[in-house]
Amino acid sequence: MDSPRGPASFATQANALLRKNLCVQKRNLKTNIGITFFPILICVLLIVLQNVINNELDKPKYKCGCVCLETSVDGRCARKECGIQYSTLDQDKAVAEAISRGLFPALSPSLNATDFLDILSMFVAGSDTQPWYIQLLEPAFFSGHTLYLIQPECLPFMSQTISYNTGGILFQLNIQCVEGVPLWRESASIINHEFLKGYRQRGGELNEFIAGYDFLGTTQYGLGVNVWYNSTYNDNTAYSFIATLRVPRLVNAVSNAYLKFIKGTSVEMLLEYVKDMPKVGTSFQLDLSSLLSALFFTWIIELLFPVILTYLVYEKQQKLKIMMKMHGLKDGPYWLISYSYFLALSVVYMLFFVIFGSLIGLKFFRINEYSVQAVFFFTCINLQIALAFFVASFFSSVKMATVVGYMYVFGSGLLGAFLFRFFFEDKTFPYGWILVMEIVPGFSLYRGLYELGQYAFSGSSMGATGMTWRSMKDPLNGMRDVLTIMSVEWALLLILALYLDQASLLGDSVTKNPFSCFRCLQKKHAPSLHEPSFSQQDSKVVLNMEKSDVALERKVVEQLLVDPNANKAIICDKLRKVYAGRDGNPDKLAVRGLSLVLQKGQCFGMLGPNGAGKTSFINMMIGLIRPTSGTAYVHGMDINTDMGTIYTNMGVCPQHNLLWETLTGREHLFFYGRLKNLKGDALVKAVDHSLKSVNLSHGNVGNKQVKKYSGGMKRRLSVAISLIGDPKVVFMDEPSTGLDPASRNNLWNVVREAKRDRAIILTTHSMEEAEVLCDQLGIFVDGDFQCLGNPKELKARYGGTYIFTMTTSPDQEQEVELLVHQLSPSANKIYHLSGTQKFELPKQEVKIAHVFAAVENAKRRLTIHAWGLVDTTLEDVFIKVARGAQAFNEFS
Ligand SMILES: Nc1ncnc2c1ncn2[C@@H]1O[C@H](COP(=O)(O)OP(=O)(O)OP(=O)(O)O)[C@@H](O)[C@H]1O
Repeated sequence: MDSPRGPASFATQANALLRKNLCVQKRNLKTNIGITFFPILICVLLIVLQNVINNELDKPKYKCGCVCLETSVDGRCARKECGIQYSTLDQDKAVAEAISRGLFPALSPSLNATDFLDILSMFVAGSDTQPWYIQLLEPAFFSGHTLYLIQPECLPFMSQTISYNTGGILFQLNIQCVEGVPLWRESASIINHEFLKGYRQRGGELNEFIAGYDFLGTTQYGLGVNVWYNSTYNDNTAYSFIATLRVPRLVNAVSNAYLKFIKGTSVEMLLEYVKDMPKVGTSFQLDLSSLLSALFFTWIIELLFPVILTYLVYEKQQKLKIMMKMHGLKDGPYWLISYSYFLALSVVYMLFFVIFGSLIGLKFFRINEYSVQAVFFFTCINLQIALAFFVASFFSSVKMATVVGYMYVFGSGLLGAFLFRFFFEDKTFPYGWILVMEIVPGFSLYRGLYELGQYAFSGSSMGATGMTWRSMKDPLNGMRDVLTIMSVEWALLLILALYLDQASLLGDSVTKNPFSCFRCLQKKHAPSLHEPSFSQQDSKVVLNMEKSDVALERKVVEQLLVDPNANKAIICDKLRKVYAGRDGNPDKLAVRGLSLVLQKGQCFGMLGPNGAGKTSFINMMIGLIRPTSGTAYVHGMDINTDMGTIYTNMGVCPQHNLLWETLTGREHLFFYGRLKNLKGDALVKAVDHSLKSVNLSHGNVGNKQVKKYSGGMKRRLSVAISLIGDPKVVFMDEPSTGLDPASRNNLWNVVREAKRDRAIILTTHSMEEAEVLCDQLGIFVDGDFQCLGNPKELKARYGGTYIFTMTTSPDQEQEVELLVHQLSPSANKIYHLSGTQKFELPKQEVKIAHVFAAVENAKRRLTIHAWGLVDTTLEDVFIKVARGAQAFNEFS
């Protein structure tokens, strides 16, 4: 296997993570398609609803005017049809035409400039300036634009530039004559059509009609009139003022015309009412999509939040993130790739949404300026990703995160639509509080969408554009504040999320109290500050229990710590772990000041009963939990301060397999190989070799997804991962658990091969495994080593006896006992049952040849069914040491 040339660069790690994420994503294709189609589904739903409503509103019952198509015999209408096309003007045409002729009184050629100004009050002037909300002053007077004078016939003198003096300031006004013609139309629908044709359509404006008059029941005895005034102007939006500047002039004009019509002064004039014109097009429509968009679209966009959140929490819950870190993944590439990955996912999702919405004609997307939408949506998705990273720090369970994520989505949408909306629509509600509420990302998102929806709605009903960058200047447009709040919040949440991420690596309880990391940082520099109160009692136990080999190891460690040339693979210095007591339970001392030295090429085995503290020790060494006190050095680097660097040279096979269910074994190895800076052929070779060595290469197993693996296969893959990339130190927590004998033998060969140029620490419950693999063993009971040494030494030290077993008929038991005591006076009977007896014989008292001779002799007198003499096994040593230590602890 080729060795890596050094730690992987930023780009290499980013590349590895990106490829891994893409693989995971590829496997989640169905879910992704489902997510992407959700907004499309909502858009389709909206457009269907829109069409249903439009069709309904287009029915005759919503139209103006009715005609009778069929009359019954009794003279009643049998079939009636209604519609705007049937509405008629029920008035005297002759009267209307007569009055209309007087609408544009002809000017006399003898008028001078001053007369022009006076006479203007009698005319309805036209100008190409925008009417404003003041009603009394024609803008043409001060804007420098031309004022159009409407005449039945234009003569040369009627177009001229006049000068006038107002308040000492000299103004000039261009007056240009235009010919005006009164027109009669038979029905309201025709008038509507002519007034509104081309209204606000791209490139077209409609200013040719200055007004419309509906003379109602006007006779020579009374004037009753509706005036439709032309209010066409540009850039009107939901919040522009309706200008009624020319209304009084129109009323004035018609009044004068009427006076002329009746040629008398005693006529009573009645102003019925003033009607704004033009209005919406030919049919009544309800832009449902724009009205409902805020709520629906909030849900659509927020739907990505639980998706991102659960992904992040899944990696945390499954400890996949820490597993990646343990194999050298640095924070920079992790953040860059994870963030970019979610951003890319969100951008694609939003593009789908906007493009599809636009294609099917939703006004929300079509009318609002696309650049405004792009900036708003981009800010939203960034804020949402930062929020997910931040919130993920508080969860360790995917289920919980999913529930809370969806509650947030639906809750914030509903609260936005049915509570927050009423606050910001109420102009008397303090604006400061609105801004405070918009700090909740769901509310700011709702507000932004609401604004876009409102602009789209009014834009579509007026035939104008929706929200543009210029609309941001509208005092009532909340989008500007929303964008500011979102941008600031995005940056803040990102910083907080980064901080919490770092904190979670320092403290093992960050999920419960994320802000406890301040304390963690303190601990980092002064570990001994956090000693629990029972340390004294503990040291008494340690002193009493301490065996010579354990004490010797401690001394060696102390010497090595002051020797600057000490180059050991692992040195543990009084490593200690105390778990804080919960629910009224006392603190749990899991590891009591462990000292250990290990050099390259050694495999150290930790034996111990359940709950002895082996996993706690390994977890401290691999950075999963922090030591309460003490430390360890891996190739001279402190696990309390240099874990990041240690990770680049470390391999870990955790007790529980930390794998992505949807990735294949080969993909796992490629990923971790890349993290360890393996490239090209070296990477391919290393992966193939790994798969072969752990028996995962046959039958294409390496290319199957991990979810299809048996427990044993997963275990073998975990071991392969721990060894890929030639790490200098490897930790294996019960590597052979769940393996069948053949796989276990195979695995042992792999470990035996691997330990040649690295240091391995493994925990195991298998004495056989310990004997086969380990050069050095430590029996660990109640958080402390009871003995240290190689398997032979331990057996010699703690064994020291042979086990003699003999099975005879039960009535010969006493004779057997006599025989044994002749061989070894201090023999100890440890077991007997219906003729079978077991004795411990001190090795110094017996010679094996003597035992054989004695048994041969006895065979002449006794009926011996079976007999045996065995040396002490490691298992016997383990049971003896563990029981002794437990008994001592109970006693003390
Ligand atoms: N997070 C924790 N909080 C409190 N106590 C813990 C925690 N983790 C472990 N313990 C306790 O610490 C002691 C040592 O546990 P540990 O898992 O390290 O033992 P072990 O030797 O690895 O056991 P096993 O062989 O069963 O895996 C046990 O009593 C356990 O209950």
